[in-house]
Amino acid sequence: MTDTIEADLLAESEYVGRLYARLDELRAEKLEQLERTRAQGAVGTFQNMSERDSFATLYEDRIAQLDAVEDRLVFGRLDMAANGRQQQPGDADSAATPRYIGRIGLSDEDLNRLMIDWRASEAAPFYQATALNPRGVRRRRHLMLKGRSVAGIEDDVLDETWLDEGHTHHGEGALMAALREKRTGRMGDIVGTIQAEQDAIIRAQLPGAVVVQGGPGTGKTAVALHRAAFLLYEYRDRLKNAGVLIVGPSNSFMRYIERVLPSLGETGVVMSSVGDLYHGIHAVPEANRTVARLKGQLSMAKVIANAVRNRQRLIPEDRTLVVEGTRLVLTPKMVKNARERARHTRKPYNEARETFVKVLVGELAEQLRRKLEESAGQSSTTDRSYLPQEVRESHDVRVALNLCWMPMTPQQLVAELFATPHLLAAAAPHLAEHERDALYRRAGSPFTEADVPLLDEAAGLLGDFADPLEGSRTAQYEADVENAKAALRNMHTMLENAGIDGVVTAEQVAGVNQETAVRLTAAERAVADRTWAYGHIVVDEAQELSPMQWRLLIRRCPMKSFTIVGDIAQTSAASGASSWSQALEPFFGDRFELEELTVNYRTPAQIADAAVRVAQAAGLRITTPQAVREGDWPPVLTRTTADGVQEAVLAALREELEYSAGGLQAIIVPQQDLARIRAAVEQVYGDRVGSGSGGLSQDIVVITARESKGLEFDGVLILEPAELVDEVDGGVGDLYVAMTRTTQRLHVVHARELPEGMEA
Ligand SMILES: Nc1ncnc2c1ncn2[C@@H]1O[C@H](COP(=O)(O)OP(=O)(O)OP(=O)(O)O)[C@@H](O)[C@H]1O
Repeated sequence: MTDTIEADLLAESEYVGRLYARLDELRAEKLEQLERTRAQGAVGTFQNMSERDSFATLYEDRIAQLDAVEDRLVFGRLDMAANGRQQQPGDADSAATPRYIGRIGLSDEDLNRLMIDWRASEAAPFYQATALNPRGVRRRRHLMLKGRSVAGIEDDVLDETWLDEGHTHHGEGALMAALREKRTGRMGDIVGTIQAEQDAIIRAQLPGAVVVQGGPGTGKTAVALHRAAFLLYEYRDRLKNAGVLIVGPSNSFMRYIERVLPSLGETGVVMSSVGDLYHGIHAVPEANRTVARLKGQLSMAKVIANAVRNRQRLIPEDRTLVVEGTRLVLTPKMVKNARERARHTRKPYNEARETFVKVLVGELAEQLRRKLEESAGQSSTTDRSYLPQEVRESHDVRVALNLCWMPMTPQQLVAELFATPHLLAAAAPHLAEHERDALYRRAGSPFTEADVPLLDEAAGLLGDFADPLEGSRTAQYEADVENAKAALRNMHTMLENAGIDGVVTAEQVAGVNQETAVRLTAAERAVADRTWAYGHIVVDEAQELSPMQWRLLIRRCPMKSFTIVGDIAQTSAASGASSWSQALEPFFGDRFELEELTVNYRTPAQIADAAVRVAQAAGLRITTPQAVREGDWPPVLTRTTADGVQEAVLAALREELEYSAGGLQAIIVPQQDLARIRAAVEQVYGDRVGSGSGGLSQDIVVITARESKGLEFDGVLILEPAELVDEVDGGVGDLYVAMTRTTQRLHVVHARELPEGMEA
């Protein structure tokens, strides 16, 4: 039997070697093409240079993709029954030829297929075949790579006649081996071990909204990211120009997941935390729950609309304006009439203002003409065509018109609204005085996550900022846009004509082409363009979103093609939802598919059970996923005194670091203790201590429960769970989240009583 394993390992290693050799070849080809392109130098017309740059970007992208798939390039092999094949026309595969499944598709120079992209339909049985429904699979083989050689083989035989043949190998299981690996502070892909219930969601069709509900550690984030990769592969045509947006709760979460898609060969995706969804603003979290709740309500859309409308003011009485020494009169009626005509255009505020200005400048210029003619006498034939310009540029006119209808940016509008009580009172009469007081903040305060949808709302109503009184920037702007579009069109034609060399299949040629299109059109342009309509949006930790945040996201994807993942029991945001129907009904009605993930891959049963007991004792309604591992340790509970907390944390940490032996250790603390505990830990461990999901060399992180959302660690140390529950901002949901962040051990240090359920 050992001989067989050795022989099989050798045979598989040989094949894997061929795959890597092909990868190297492709990489070398692309590098050479890139160098040749660069060597053309920065000469020629603008068009030539932009074409050269486009090609260079294309090659760079392909090289980056080939580099990114280096690690565990191939992970599976399918041996199919003769009648179970799903052959495509022209497919060189035969039943006897095994299908190797990997991160990308690879073929040799003669277009013989060497490896199938995991997202292709022929690869689906690798994830979906079961003993009950083998889908033509006789044997599924997991290949565990170490570097470029095969270190282990795991077989799943689905055809019992194969059991006798001796060519089957079993260990602890590919899934268990993957789960046992140490955490790095960056999420890894699960492409080699996607489970059937996850695969069904990953491969769901593009249109419509899919909601993935699941308890902690059920792989929701992993599924969402793999689904994005799948959609970009399967619906490349439809997504190439529109792109995919991935939204997560915080920047540290985005950092945590940022490597997953590149490792799956996808770079053309836009990723954004909810705080960064408005271009140019890095919003901070909203610390005040009342403010978060108020700003999250849909009625805020009306408040912003009122605020915009209220910025179009009338004047109470006649105003005298001096233009070139001549006195003109601006009457309330003239302003009202101009305002009506401007509003009638139904254009956004800043654009409608152009009409407002034009009407009044015209009328004032006419007044000026009459006055000048009166004083010059009827016989005057002087050319007066310069008058509107004179009026437009006069100081008095500019001041008067700006007071009535000031050009505004969304930032100005929102900042002034909350810093000026009478503006807010006028725009939000439905709010009680104490609510408006809560919303007040000093001018110059930073924008928070709760402001982001308001800024976006304001931007839609205000429109582009181009001040006719200041001379228009529009012409230049439009010329720039036109240039950019021409360069893009040009590039597409060039790529088509070039037929893209060296890449193996026609399918892949198209893929590379389109991927670049995604990168250039969607990823780069979409980020800066507020009105960009994405082809699909993936939202993680979606239970936290407020109605206003949903409204913003729907505007970004009017087709309403969404993957929405979250756990409604983990809601902690003040404006988050208590059921998916409640959250989604205003936007999707009942038109969404609800899928549930039921297996917890992260937290061992002994700890997950304790978390469930704590949550349930506090009355939280939760779904309880089945943990795949029992775990080696129950939660470790250390009681200390109020004075001894710091000492006890350091002692517990020492103990935990021994267990985690190079793994990633989190210390989750109440907000009020964060600075103190971090300082104490830093004093002992120095640079090893980080925040968020940690840096590359940081294996200890000190964070709050809220910050730990979505992350995971080999060991978790929680300080004072009762405090996490009682925090102004907290709740048992936060403690539940904190307890379920660990993959191995949980240690609790407490001076106060433990919350009910913590002890078995
Ligand atoms: N099929 C799988 N194979 C290997 N590992 C998996 C699989 N599914 C999930 N995991 C692992 O389980 C852990 C939890 O996954 P993930 O973070 O996606 O869960 P989640 O449901 O988003 O969790 P939470 O809601 O608690 O943040 C991750 O380490 C992930 O890689």
